[in-house]
Amino acid sequence: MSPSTPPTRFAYLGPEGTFAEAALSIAVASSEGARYPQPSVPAALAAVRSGDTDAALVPLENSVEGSVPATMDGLADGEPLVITREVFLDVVFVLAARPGTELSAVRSVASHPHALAQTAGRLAELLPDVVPLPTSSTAAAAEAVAAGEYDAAVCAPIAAERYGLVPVVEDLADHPGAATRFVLVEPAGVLPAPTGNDKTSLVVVVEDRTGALLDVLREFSVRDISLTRIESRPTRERKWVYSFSLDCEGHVADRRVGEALAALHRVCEDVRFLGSYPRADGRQNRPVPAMADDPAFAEADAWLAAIRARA
Ligand SMILES: O=C(O)C(=O)C[C@]1(C(=O)O)C=C[C@@H](O)C=C1
Repeated sequence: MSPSTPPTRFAYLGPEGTFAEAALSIAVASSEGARYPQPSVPAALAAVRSGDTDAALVPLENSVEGSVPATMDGLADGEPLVITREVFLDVVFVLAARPGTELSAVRSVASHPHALAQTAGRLAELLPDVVPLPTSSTAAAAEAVAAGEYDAAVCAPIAAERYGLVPVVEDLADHPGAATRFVLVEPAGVLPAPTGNDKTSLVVVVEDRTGALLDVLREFSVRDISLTRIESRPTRERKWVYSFSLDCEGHVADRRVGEALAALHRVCEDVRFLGSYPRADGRQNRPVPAMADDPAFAEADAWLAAIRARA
């Protein structure tokens, strides 16, 4: 593990006032680097790949709406990048409009598709005749409302304030208490040191055969590694061939995790390492049983070496 220079130039899903910007402020103090808002998740990832920025802060999944496809696919394909940090942010939505706008006068609503999905029920109740329109982010919608392109935006209270809008409806979420998980992404090769409470992320592609997924799961199970997320995505390059995107407990520097990855490399068509980083969801990794901890692996290595030395 080589110590790397901490990032100082950060891309994020912009413009100013997005949830991504709020998450970046949790991850990095504003005095610690320059921020570069990007028009989309692919643009934020491209900024890291081109070297224009050192890192990007992008949304990965939401506790109500699930994964963010642009991030999942952007990490699974292209020049390898790694997650070096995760950040959880509670998301609260308002319906924001230009000052003086009554709810009954709202004829158009815009926001990021994930935000529209999390408020679809309330919007249908409040504005049954309005078909919500997608924008690249919640703050982009607020900016467009300020410019007169739409009547209202679903956005964070801070975005409403930033663009001179006022909340027409507060607490708009269908399922209050939702949170979004954001990740800080850096070029492959950056590896945060193990903390004892880490997660590792991977994308694996398996052959289309009976038991292929079971073979993947077995490599974790036999080493007492708990998965915290698994989902499938189309590979897109090959029709009806899927990849599995997953997070597990532990760090690639842990023997059991390293051995599981090496085993997956043997049994899968492709394995992409997406980073090991400190766990930040407020939970503690399950205790590692004595037979799966690093000293147990070292003792087993010594035992095998002794047998081979005698042979
Ligand atoms: O548009 C924003 O403000 C974002 O940061 C993106 C995003 C998302 O992709 O899920 C983040 C949190 C909310 O769930 C809605 C939108």
